[in-house]
Order: sequence, then C-alpha cells, then structure tokens
Amino acid sequence: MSTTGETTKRPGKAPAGERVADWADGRLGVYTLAKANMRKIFPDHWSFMLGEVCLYSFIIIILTGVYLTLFFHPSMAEVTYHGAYVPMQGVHMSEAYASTLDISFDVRGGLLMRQIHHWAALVFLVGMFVHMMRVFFTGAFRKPREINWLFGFLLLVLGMFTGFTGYSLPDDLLSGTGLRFMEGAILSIPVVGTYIAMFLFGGEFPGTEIIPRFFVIHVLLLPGIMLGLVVAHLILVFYHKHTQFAGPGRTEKNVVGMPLLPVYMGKAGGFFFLVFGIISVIAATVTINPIWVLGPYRPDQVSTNAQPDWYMGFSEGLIRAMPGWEIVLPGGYTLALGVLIPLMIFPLVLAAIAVYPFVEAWVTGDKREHHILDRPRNAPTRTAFGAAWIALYFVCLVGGGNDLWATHFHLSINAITWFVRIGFFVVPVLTFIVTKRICLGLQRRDREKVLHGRESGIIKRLPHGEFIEVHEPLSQEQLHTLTAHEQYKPLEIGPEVDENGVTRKVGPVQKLRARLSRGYYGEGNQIPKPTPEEYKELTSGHGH
Ligand code: HEM
Ligand code: HEM
Repeated sequence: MSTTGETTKRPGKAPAGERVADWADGRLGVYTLAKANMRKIFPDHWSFMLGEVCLYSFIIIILTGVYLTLFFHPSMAEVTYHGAYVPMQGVHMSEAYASTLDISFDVRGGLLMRQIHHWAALVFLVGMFVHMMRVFFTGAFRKPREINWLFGFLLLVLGMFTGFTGYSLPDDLLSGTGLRFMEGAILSIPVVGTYIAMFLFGGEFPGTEIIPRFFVIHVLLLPGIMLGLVVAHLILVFYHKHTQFAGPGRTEKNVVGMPLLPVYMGKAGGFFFLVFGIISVIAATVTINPIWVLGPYRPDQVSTNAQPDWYMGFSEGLIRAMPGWEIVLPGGYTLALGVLIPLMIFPLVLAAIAVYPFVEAWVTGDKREHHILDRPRNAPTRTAFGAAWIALYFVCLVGGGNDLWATHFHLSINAITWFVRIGFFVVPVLTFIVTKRICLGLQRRDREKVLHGRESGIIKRLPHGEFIEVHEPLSQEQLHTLTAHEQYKPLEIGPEVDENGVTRKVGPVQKLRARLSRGYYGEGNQIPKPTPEEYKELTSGHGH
C-alpha cells in the first residue's frame, strides 16, 4: 500500500523483510490492520497475567497433546504386554493402556510429554479458576463484558470435561474407576438414565466403545470448541479494551498503560516461555498419574485412594458426603437420590457463576459501562458471595478427598463426612459474614487514612507531656485511589399507598429486588466515603 510507491522509486531492491511485508499487505491489508492495533494500550497489573497463564498452558496442552496422539492407540482391544516395563510383562490389558505404557517407557520423550500434558492441564484449570476470581472480585464482568464472562464460563466447564475425558483415556485402574463413577451418575437420572448410559458406552459398562469415543471428544470436539471460544474471548478483550484499576489520569474513557508493540508483546512472549519452563521443570521432576503402578482397568477392582483430578474433586465430594438415600417407587422403580441430588447440585453451583453478572446488574439497575475496576473491599456483598462460593467449593473438595484426609491426618472418615455435610451449609454462611465484616473494616480504615493520614509509627511527646502518634498525610495520588469508587444508593420502591390513599401494587419480585439492593448498598453494608467537605474541615489546620 503506502510504501509500494516508495520502493519503486528507490534504486535497487528493498530489503527482503519489507518485500515480504508488501506482498502480504497487497493480499491481506496487514499495514492497515497493524496501524490500527500495534499501538493499542494495555494497562499493567500483576493480576492481568492470569488470563495469559490460561492461554499459554492451553497452547502447551495442544502442542503436547498432538505428540501424544501420534503414539496413543484409542482401542479397547485386548493385547498381552511385551514392552519395556518388566513387572507388567505378559499381563492382559487394553491397547489403550498398553500404548500409554509404551508412551511412558518406550517412546523417546514420551513420559515427559505425558507429564507436561497432565501438569499443564492442572495449571490450565487452576489458572482459569484464579483468573475467573480476579475478574469476579474486581467486577470486571460488568457491562460490556457479560458475554465474555459467559465465554469464559463455558471455557471453564469445557476445560473440566476435557480434563476428565483425558485422564479417562489411558484405561488404567484409576481412569476406569472414574468412568464407573460417571456411569453411576448417569444411571441415577430418572427414566432416561439407563438409555443414555447404554448409548454412551455402546452397551453394558464398560464395553469396548467408550475409549475410542472419548478419544474423539478429547482430541477433536472439545478442544476445537474451546479454541474457537478462546479466539472469541480474546477478540472481545481486544474490542472492549482491557479494564484498569482506578488511579490518577485513569477514566472510564481512556486506558493508561503500555503499547501492544513492542512492550506488551515482548513481555507476553517472555511470559509464555516462563510458563512453559516452569511447567516443564515440574513435569520433569514430579510424577503425575503413574499408570504403571495402578495397573490396567478391571471392572471388578477399584484402586484405593482413587482420586479425580482436583477440578473434579468437588463433584466427587458432593457424592461422598451425600447420605445414600434411595426410594423404591411403586412398580419397583428405584430412585437413587443419594446420587441424583449431588448430580443436580453440581450444575447449579456452576450455573451460579454464569448468571452472577446478570443478577448483580438487576439488583443495581445499573445500565452503564464499567471500565474502572472495583477494589474487592468496596463491593463487600459481592466479595462475600465470591468468598462463600470458594468456601463451598473447598468444603466439597475436602469431601472428595476424605480418604486422603483420613489417612494423612489420622482422622475418622465418618467425622470428615459429617464435617462436610454440616460444613456444606454452615461454612459458606460463616465465610459470607466474616468476609463482609473484613471488607467493611477495610473500608473504615481507608476512610480513616483519607481523613487522618497514614499512621507513621512515630510517637511524639508534646511540651505538656501528652504523647501523640504522627499521621502522615496521603499523597494526592493515594487520596484519588482511595476515594475514586462510586457508592450506590439502595433501590427504593416507595410507599405502597400514595397520598390519596390509593394502593399501588408492588410485586414480590420488586420487593425481593429492593431487599437485595439494601443488602448490597443499604445502611451498614457500605461505609460512606469521606466527602470533600469532611476532608477540608479535618485538614484545614487544627493540628492534624
Ligand atoms: C481458556 C481459558 C481462558 C483464557 C485463555 C483467557 C484469556 C484471557 C486474557 C488473556 C484476558 C486479558 C488479560 C486478563 O485480564 O487476564 C482475559 C480477560 C477476561 N477474561 Fe478470560 N480467559 C480464559 C477463561 C476465562 C474464564 C473462566 C472467565 C470467567 C468465567 C473469563 C473472563 C474474562 C473476562 C470477563 C475478561 C475481561 C477482563 C478485563 O477486561 O478486565 N476468562 N481472558
Ligand atoms: C483443554 C484441553 C485438554 C486437557 C485439559 C487435557 C487433559 C488431559 C489429561 C489430564 C490427560 C491424561 C494424561 C495422563 O496422565 O496420561 C490427557 C490425555 C491425553 N490427551 Fe489431553 N487434554 C487436552 C487437550 C488435548 C488435545 C488438544 C489433544 C490432541 C491434540 C490431546 C491428546 C491427548 C491424548 C492422546 C491423551 C492420552 C495419552 C495419555 O494419557 O498420555 N489432549 N489429556
């Protein structure tokens, strides 16, 4: 485009790089694209790296997954093992298990690739979890980012199931136990459960179909959908521009930070290798999923200490803690509530995350765009909900690993089960209350700091003998940051009877909304931030 004219005028040939760029520009319009985006500004904060951790671990998973696919045989045909691992010589097993043993002991770099793949999957899911928390606690999900929140939520759920299908592939005793767990859960669904299980397994459990089917789902279907979603997710991050924390010069209309090229790209590139390097070091030194210790899957056996990967532990905990209730309906039909209820709670807990942005927008009635992030303390109710959700998740996780807690800490398994049963209801409520109080306490401290300055730790003795602590005034920058947040007023529904005695109908939904709004922003649920008048009065002399 623009440079083509210049290059024809210049004697001799343009440098090779320029010619390639011109060639590409003629076909793809890269100059216009680059001009518009190369100087795009990204704000800086350590927590904005978490999305990158997800992205880079996802790339690492794909790279190592392709390598594993070259050697893995997704077949349940029976073979006799004759590979390098001597203790298994002559053992009957599925081809899937035998090929995973081969990957571990005979394929060059195979074990390292398996370990990187598995560790990267764990890091990927931790990354998504923590990234989601960052977005949640800072309110980055608010308008216009609700759809991107939903894309992210889908990525989290799909990531969990991709992981599950992945660790089911080697057909070892642990993965088979996980599949049995899944079959049991499906069978508990009334009316259609048996049909779905038969359809999925291609007949009775375990059959010979499930591994080949999971293979296609694992290497093609789910990662394909996820790849599309990741691209859409990043396009939306680009399109909306990144959020930023409050600070001097930062408004809802600008972004203060570094340009994409060269600064951000340089940092991002380096960070990719850092993530890759750290995962590789862990994978090279810490064993994960040693399938040779567990042996091939046999439906009549179960491995002790059978644990799912951490992200599935929460669903396992729900099942382990649930009493084994069963109802036999007339006609001899059994309703396995002990499995069905946890199976229903599992998506409900996840769905609570998906819908949260819409619930909060409904409670606040706020239709404006938000590009400045909240400090978690300034949204105490939201922060408390988030903390309660995490607490619930961890209580269930304890339930999922009840056998490990029992053996490692010499506890009774029944005591742990009862802890989880009671904790499921009590711990989130306590967490909610405590978190909210902490947030309000921090708000009070911020108020104090703004009005009275920072406690310097310097004690002075006045001429008349009194001791005082010197308070240092905050800088303008700090004052701005501590007072930049907005404080909503709770929603009022007004009197139900007007001045003429006419009753106005106020529906239960409106009443609920007003109650929730008071819970978020009513008296005692946020500490009023200092007004300029208060600040002036306190700081205009009088020895402060
Ligand atoms: C494959 C998984 C994911 C990848 C690769 C990914 C990647 C990213 C990246 C690179 C950013 C910009 C940097 C940052 O803010 O950290 C971002 C922002 C964002 N992500 Fe994700 N993310 C993933 C999963 C999720 C999940 C699970 C959620 C929430 C449920 C989510 C919600 C968001 C939102 C709302 C933003 C915009 C935040 C802002 O502008 O402040 N993402 N994501
Ligand atoms: C988000 C995406 C993915 C996650 C979370 C994931 C996770 C996993 C996990 C945890 C395992 C068990 C590893 C083990 O200990 O043996 C596994 C196995 C496997 N994965 Fe993935 N994976 C993902 C994507 C992919 C992709 C894109 C491919 C191929 C292109 C792939 C190919 C394989 C193969 C062939 C196996 C079986 C071999 C083995 O178990 O070592 N995976 N995956």
